[in-house]
Amino acid sequence: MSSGPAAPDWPAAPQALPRHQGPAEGLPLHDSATLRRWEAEAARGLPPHALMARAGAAVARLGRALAPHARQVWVLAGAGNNGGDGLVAARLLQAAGLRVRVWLAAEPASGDARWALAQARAAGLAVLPGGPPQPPADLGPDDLVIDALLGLGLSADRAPAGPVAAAMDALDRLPAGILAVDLPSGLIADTGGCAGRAVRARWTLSLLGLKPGLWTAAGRDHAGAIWHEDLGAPAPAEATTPRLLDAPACAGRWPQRPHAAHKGSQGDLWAVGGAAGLSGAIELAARAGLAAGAGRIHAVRLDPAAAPPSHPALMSRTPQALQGEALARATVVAGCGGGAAIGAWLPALIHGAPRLLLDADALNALAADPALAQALRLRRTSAVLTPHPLEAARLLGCTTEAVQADRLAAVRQLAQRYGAMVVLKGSGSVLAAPDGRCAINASGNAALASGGTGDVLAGWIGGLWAQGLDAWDALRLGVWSHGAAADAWQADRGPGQPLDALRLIEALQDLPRR
Ligand SMILES: NC(=O)C1=CN([C@@H]2O[C@H](COP(=O)(O)OP(=O)(O)OC[C@H]3O[C@@H](n4cnc5c(N)ncnc54)[C@H](O)[C@@H]3O)[C@@H](O)[C@H]2O)[C@@H](O)CC1
Ligand SMILES: Nc1ncnc2c1ncn2[C@@H]1O[C@H](COP(=O)(O)OP(=O)(O)O)[C@@H](O)[C@H]1O
Ligand SMILES: [K+]
Repeated sequence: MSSGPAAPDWPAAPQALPRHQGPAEGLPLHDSATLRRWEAEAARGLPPHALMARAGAAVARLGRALAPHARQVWVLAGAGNNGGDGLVAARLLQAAGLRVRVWLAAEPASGDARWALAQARAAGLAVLPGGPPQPPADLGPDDLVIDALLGLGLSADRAPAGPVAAAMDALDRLPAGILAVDLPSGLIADTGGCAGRAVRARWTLSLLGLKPGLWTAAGRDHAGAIWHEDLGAPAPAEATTPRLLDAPACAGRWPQRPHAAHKGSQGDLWAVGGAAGLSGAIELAARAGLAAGAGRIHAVRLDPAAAPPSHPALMSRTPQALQGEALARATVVAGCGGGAAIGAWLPALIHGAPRLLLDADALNALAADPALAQALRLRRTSAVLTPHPLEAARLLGCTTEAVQADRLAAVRQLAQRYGAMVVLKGSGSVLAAPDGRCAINASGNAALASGGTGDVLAGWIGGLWAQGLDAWDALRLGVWSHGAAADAWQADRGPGQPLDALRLIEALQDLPRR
């Protein structure tokens, strides 16, 4: 990375997340209240403006590394401290020899940002607040744009209007890559929602801590590649902080396969569903369980008229076979293509299956019957629920929009209400356990937005769980690797191609188990 002008507290190079060596359970994600506390505590121990100086220096340094051929930089700064960070970066980039233009939304509101503006002006930058946001006419694809309009101080309940909205319009149409300071402007740090609209950045440098909203809901579409700079300020200890579920957080978590393994030692997976016309779903779940490595896979058709599984390694069963000893040993994945018929079998499964995952129609049956929900809460062993947002809304008795508006809150509420481990699926799947553990999945992409990939997820998690993993580990590993397989598949082909469910199972089999 090239070096800029000497700065007294020039920070170490920001960290690109894919190379991180974070804690085994995953990097912590901090909500905005914690970040505000963190910032205030850090500022107390430092000279005035030091945090902003470090933040701006980190932005400048990363900007030069990401756009090494840039000849000019356009910085769009808001009136808050996010804008202050941008002004510091603008001054340093100019000192490093780049042609820098700054657009400032309004006269700065805070002491830190006023200091940054005074420094920028003293360095010769012409910065006048207001005026139309006009990009430099000759801004090219190699040049750099810095989005420092809004950060953590965004008021989420009002859509940006006036000059800030005009600046966001200008950012929509630029050839150059956009580096967002702290957050893409308009993105809500805690939820990944947008305050009406948000900037689409190519890169985001998250300051102090990482924010949950960068990874879920609209976050992935707006943040681009995420970088991190902790500004040298130690993080506060937060016991229940959500964790980022990524490759390092899953390393070494795969089920062991001793040399003397045999099919009886690798677990029995029962996939229960297959109502008439819906037998494909149960076959996908069963095939995914087989690919995960479960020893014996039983596909239970609830309707005898449903087509039997076509894969020769799957055992076709009636629901009556799943009782007594067989049930007591089973890992059960219930509900994929289950139709209304699954409801009648759920009391016995909730009571008798030591490891139980409920998906699709089993979730709909659960949402409709309070007695089932009560039975689930009374279970002594773990259960896993895998709703997509509409199923989650049914389980919570609210709208899909309400679920999506705060996915972390929704998944935590589900885990509490049903006494189960839950994954709320979709872009940036969120996971929660009844004891408060929580995670956001960093893997996966829109290639997964095709029918049947959720059935594959259910069977894949079940197949991992059947091999002796603890429920939370199976859920974490299952969700992350499901997304990672889609990422590996997409890496070979570029974005835009959907991944069908059978190919997804092949991609899961191809994924290295490290
Ligand atoms: N004070 C410091 O030393 C540090 C500040 N930091 C930076 O400071 C940022 C937070 O700064 P602030 O609290 O000043 O907040 P912001 O700069 O994110 O936003 C506040 C400004 O945006 C306006 N605004 C808020 N919601 C809006 C909306 N919906 N539409 C239009 N305008 C809106 C406000 O009126 C105000 O002018 C962080 O994101 C980070 O970039 C970090 O660099 C850490 C150090
Ligand atoms: N845009 C996306 N980004 C990441 N993952 C996605 C996206 N769209 C769908 N998925 C994943 O694909 C799977 C779809 O599951 P689901 O909606 O239950 O589909 P189905 O019922 O057809 O099997 C889930 O694991 C979900 O997280
Ligand atoms: K920003």
